Amino acid sequence: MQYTEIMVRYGELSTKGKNRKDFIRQLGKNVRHVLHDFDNLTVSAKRDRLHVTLNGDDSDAVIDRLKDVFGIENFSPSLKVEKNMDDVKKTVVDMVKSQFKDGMTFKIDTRRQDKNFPLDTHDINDALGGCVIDNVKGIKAKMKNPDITIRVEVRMNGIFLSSETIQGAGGLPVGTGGRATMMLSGGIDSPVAAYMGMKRGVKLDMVHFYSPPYTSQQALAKAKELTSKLTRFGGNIQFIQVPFTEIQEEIKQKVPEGYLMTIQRRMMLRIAAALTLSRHCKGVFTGESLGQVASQTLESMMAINDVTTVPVLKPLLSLDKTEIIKVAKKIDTYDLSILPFEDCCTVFTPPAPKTKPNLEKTRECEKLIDVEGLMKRSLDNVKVMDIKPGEEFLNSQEDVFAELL
Ligand SMILES: Nc1ncnc2c1ncn2[C@@H]1O[C@H](COP(=O)(O)OP(=O)(O)OP(=O)(O)O)[C@@H](O)[C@H]1O
Repeated sequence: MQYTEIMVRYGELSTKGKNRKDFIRQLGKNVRHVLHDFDNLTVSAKRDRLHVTLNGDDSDAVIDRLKDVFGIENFSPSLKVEKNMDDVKKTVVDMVKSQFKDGMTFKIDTRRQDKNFPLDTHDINDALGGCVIDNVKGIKAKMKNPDITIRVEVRMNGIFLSSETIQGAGGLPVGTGGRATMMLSGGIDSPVAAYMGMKRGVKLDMVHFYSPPYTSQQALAKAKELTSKLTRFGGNIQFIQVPFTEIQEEIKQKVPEGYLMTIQRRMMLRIAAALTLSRHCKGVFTGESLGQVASQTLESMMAINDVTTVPVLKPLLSLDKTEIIKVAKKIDTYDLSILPFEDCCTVFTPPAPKTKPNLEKTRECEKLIDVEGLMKRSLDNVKVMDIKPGEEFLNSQEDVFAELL
């Protein structure tokens, strides 16, 4: 069915008292971003509900997008009908028929905003209910838990009919929980961690380290494409690409092999923390999970986190890999994440990194490299771009396969 409007009900935000206005404004902005490529529709975020007026845009496609936006409890696609009971009756019967199967029950549930409409809610329920019984053979009315509920809203500008309530993504609108950076690799975990941070309303700026020529253009494009996938939960995302080649080469040349990985991670976190502060963000998210690999033991975390007092947030800390993969599949990042383009960490991973690095020894090893100079040169060359929903970065399939061969 081609609907005329989608009526969106707010999620958790309705409980947030004085912040309510900001929450609604932010959700309106996020929905506009997520639907930016629909030319005709308009979004209006009101106190109780948000309305997407389709003006002829494809309702199925819009419904698909709205399902992912954080801060939406549920929504109902509706049809606008002129304030004329004959038209309303005809449309209600069509709506019921499109869902009716033998033995089903129904109910008409009317609300009236326009108090001047000649019929009150009882009259409307009676008139429409009678009409459905006369025209849909075998259907019965039932007030408690009916199979089909037709909601009728008599507003000033028309009568709106809806029968479906579609579950939204829940969570909080992205941006209402402050802003942080996210260390995004091309792997499975960090996009899932980003999704979880965004679900709690945090706006994330993606920080991606790349090391040409050791890592390819396709690896960088993959990180951008993952970012694009994540925009559907709350709109545009800033992507910050940070050159890491010189840092890795110097570490490889000067640092004892057992500490290569720890020092690399310290440099990554230092740069991410510097970007966090310069961009007025309030924390760094990572995709680490406790005990998963050498860099993710408590000892390693202590040796790495030593470089900053900026909060380092790890939403996946206690998840098993199988649980992480399940979410990655659900949010459609898994297939992209497993494309085998080298990440800068894997390229320079020593065969036997220390799983329990000693903090003092780590600090000593780091004195062998020019921390300040390396950081400055890397930060001077970061590139920032704004990624929008639907943008694609991995070229044509042929290019991807050419690289895989
Ligand atoms: N190239 C990179 N750019 C930005 N962040 C990175 C990069 N590589 C690793 N990280 C960060 O460090 C975390 C741990 O990375 P690591 O490679 O040890 O583990 P992982 O479990 O494979 O993580 P992922 O699946 O996210 O790559 C990542 O989740 C990510 O937050």
